[in-house]
Amino acid sequence: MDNRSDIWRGVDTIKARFIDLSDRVWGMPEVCYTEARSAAEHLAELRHQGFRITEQVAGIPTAVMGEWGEGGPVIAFMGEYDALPGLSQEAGVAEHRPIEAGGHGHGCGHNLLGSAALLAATAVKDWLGENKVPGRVRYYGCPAEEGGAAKAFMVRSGAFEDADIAITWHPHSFWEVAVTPSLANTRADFIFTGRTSHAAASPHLGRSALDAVELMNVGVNYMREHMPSDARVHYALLDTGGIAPNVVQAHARVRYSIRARDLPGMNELVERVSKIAQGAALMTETKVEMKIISAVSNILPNTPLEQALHRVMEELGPPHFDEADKSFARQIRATLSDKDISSVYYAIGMEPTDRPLADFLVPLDAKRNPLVGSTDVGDVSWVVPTVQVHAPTVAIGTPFHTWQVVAQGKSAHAHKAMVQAAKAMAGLGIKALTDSELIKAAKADLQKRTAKTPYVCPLPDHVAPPLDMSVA
Ligand SMILES: Nc1ccc(C(=O)N[C@@H](CCC(=O)O)C(=O)O)cc1
Repeated sequence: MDNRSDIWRGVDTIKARFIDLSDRVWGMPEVCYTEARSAAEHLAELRHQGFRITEQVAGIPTAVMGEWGEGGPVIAFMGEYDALPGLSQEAGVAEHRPIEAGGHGHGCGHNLLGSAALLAATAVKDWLGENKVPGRVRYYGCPAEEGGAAKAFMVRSGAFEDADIAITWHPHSFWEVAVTPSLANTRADFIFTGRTSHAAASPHLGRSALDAVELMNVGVNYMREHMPSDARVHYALLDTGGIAPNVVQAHARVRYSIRARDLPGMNELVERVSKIAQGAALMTETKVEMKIISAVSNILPNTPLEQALHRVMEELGPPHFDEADKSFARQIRATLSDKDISSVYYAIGMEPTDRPLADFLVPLDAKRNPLVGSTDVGDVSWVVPTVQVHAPTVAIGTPFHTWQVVAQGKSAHAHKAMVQAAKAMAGLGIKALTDSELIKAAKADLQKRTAKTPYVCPLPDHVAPPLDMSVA
């Protein structure tokens, strides 16, 4: 029964629809919580495939869930479909060529991510139907990964409560099990209010909110020296109070992202940044309000799932890239710097090579030197044993959140990598459905890791999904 070549054949049989879905979503890039068309595409495919549908998961208009099967364990596949602002770019060219000035683009490959997760879920559904095995497969269509923390809100609403394991993947330079823990991350707006006045005739009557933002940023930049070296703090100015230097700016807003290795470390930094904001308000005689936008936890690894997934990926092998794939990847590579390339190899503990695309499996125990971001997969990993595939959708060294990712988003090599990711995920799904020991071991691992530090949702109770966060 545990014959993975059946499930892999199943993926091949149906893959064309999902490659089309990925390409369509690539062509309608929608940012955090505005993914109405992309979510509708995923919903339509779930309906077409006969899944039982839940819409508006956690009250989020662009979050969907489909389930199929009866009894048995619940295997959850998670997909994403949000894009990034400012990354509009033509596909299939190795030069920066925006389609629409200021337009959005799939710079993190979530068009591929969502479609391949849905492909894996559908192949497992077909396999369950053919083999008459008890078990349920779910596809969670998750919006707003790029800062919206949708999965953290979905976890808080109980959407993952009865899932036994969760499987997902991410586009990447390499073919590997994702074993790098991510950083906990809070996004908070600091909104300063002062008093306007004529900047020349009555400057003494004005109190500048923009001054407060500048002083806050200076204060935070002084804090950097005295924070853990793996913590991260960055900011974006959302409102500088206007363009007229002769009008004292009465309002200004800065959005902070505050990251650390774990939630206690992050909460400590959030508190320190908040104190600095209050200090800036005190210095400038302005008022400050702090508003948490969203927050995610760090990823909790799961050793049994990582080992099982590694074995599946070994058996499956990397995607087979042909000369045409390599040739386009080489053109993209020519737009990268040597540092772009050496730093991704450094992250997996390898010396750089000339390969344009990854055709090898990174060892599970590679001596990694990772530099990491954050993801809302983190919150799922604290409540359900979770594992992720990395599949080589881009030329080795391609930095994420760049036009180069968008340009490769509909390429033949990206399609091959997304299908291979789906095969790895579906293969692990079948393994879990046929080997009850795996789920047991995965749950024991999660229990052990959370015994002393149980999951605490990083979102304050009063914070609702920031559905309007993309409207600056
Ligand atoms: N395999 C990846 C997972 C996440 C990301 C990423 O860029 N995530 C955003 C999201 C941040 C968040 O969810 O808090 C970031 O780190 O800024 C990139 C690759």
